[in-house]
Amino acid sequence: MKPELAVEPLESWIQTDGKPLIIAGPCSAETEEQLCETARQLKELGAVHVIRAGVWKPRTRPGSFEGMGKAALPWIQRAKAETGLPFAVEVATPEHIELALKYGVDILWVGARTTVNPFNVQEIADALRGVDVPVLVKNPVNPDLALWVGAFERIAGAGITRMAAIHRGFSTGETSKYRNVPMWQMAIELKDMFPQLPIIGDPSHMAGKRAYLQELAQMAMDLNYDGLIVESHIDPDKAWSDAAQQLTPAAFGEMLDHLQIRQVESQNLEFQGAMEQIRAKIDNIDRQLIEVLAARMAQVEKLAEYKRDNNVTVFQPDRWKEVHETRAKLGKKMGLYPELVEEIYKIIHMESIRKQTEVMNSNIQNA
Ligand SMILES: C=C(O[C@@H]1C=C(C(=O)O)C=C[C@H]1O)C(=O)O
Repeated sequence: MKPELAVEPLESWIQTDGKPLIIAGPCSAETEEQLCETARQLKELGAVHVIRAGVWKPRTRPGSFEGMGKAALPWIQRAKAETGLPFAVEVATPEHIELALKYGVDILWVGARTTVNPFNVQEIADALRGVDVPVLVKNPVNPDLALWVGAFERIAGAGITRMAAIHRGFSTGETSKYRNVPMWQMAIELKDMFPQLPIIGDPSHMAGKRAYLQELAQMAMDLNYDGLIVESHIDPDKAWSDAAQQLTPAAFGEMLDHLQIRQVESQNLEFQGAMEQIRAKIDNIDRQLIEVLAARMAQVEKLAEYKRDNNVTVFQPDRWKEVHETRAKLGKKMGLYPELVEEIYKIIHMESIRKQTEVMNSNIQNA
């Protein structure tokens, strides 16, 4: 069964004049001055639709700054009144929801550390029943699409229809130049499942460092994301949390100026004709690719029968080493991204092993 979500289009709940939705603000509300001044400078850019700030901060270890809590809520009221912009805050418990709504927070978001826990998400969903507020859901910390989807289903189950996803990247244990590995494929899969669900890129949490913000924000735009959420602080180096990834409102304005916003389609007939011709060639090449893969698998299957009849193991480390090294080298020589060929061959090899194991086991069953 294909899952379905009743989601209202972004334009119906927030006006952006066809431009990407821009949410910006400090990682944490630290002081009334810091919050209101950051909000004021962001408003001045003329490109920000929503101000964000963390009030309750889930920190990995105790002892770090955990947010100002309730004390920051009146500052939010002031920042809202002064800028006229709506405000978004992370909530992790029913109490946070109650307080945020009491103080006029317009948009709630569920953080990555909450999305991982279905008990937590359900509690939030229950607290949202009967409340008419937009809810953004960050991807879970770990790359588990089902947890992300589950959070939307639980929140939708409470009757919330104004929803969007925030893609903030994943903690994978791999070393990467980014704080959280984007794994763009995850968001693409989410979009495949729920085409109507808006996706907002969070380059700040992917990057971890301000130097990477521009490239990540551009990538999100090139993948047709509906918006961006970016951490901005009047004095980033002195920020009480996430100092390295925040940038001043002015630097954020420059970053937005450098973003290339492209269209999903073009009405240019010459362009459309060229696309059609090239895509026909790609279709043809893909058919050949699949035929070649099938031919390779047929040989693998034959080899497996010999291995079975001669009591030889499926996995052959020396041969595998030779295969993946020579193919990676060839790929590189052909100008392909080396990791591409390596990754493809890892998948081919695992399938080859699966198929051969099947052939081996067919003997056991027949014996
Ligand atoms: C096909 C074989 O079995 C396995 C699969 C390989 C492949 O698909 O290229 C290589 C080595 C083996 O681990 C083989 O032994 O050659």
